[in-house]
Amino acid sequence: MAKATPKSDKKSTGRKSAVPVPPEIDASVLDTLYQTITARRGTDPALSHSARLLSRGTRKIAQKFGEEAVECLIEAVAGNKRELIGESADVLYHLLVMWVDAGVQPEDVWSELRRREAMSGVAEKASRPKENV
Ligand SMILES: N=c1c2ncn([C@@H]3O[C@H](COP(=O)(O)OP(=O)(O)OP(=O)(O)O)[C@@H](O)[C@H]3O)c2ncn1[C@@H]1O[C@H](COP(=O)(O)O)[C@@H](O)[C@H]1O
Repeated sequence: MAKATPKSDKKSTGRKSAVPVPPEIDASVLDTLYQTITARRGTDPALSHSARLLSRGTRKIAQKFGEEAVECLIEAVAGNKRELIGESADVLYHLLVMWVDAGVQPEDVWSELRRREAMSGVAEKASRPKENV
């Protein structure tokens, strides 16, 4: 994933820039969003979509995730890149709501991805226990 170069004034005087430095545009946005969704749990559903969704329970949360995933794959198959970006954001948001509901921490998933870095997808599949037929 391409990482935007953060604006920094470190090399110059060390003084703070008058220009506000935007948050980095990278995957850390997922950690921030996860924390926001977690903080919304139990708050007023009229003010927070996350609070409303979390109050509706696991089945509804899973259903919404599935719907967003389908909308995402439709845009991918249609070759609509711009729409795919928007639908991808919806999928990631609803995935994070599902993690919050299930008590899954982002670090748990990041660790699993790190563990897999050492192994190719082909080798990983070959290492799975064979199903009984
Ligand atoms: N990233 C998102 C985000 N992506 C999608 N959605 C919402 O997901 C909803 C999907 O629409 P749907 O009609 O499919 O869902 P629905 O209203 O539950 O519909 P029904 O199932 O009831 O028919 C829309 O209301 C979107 O606004 C999101 N809602 C919130 N966030 C972010 O989550 C954070 C917390 O938001 P709040 O919880 O609203 O404060 C903020 O940073 C938001 O930007």
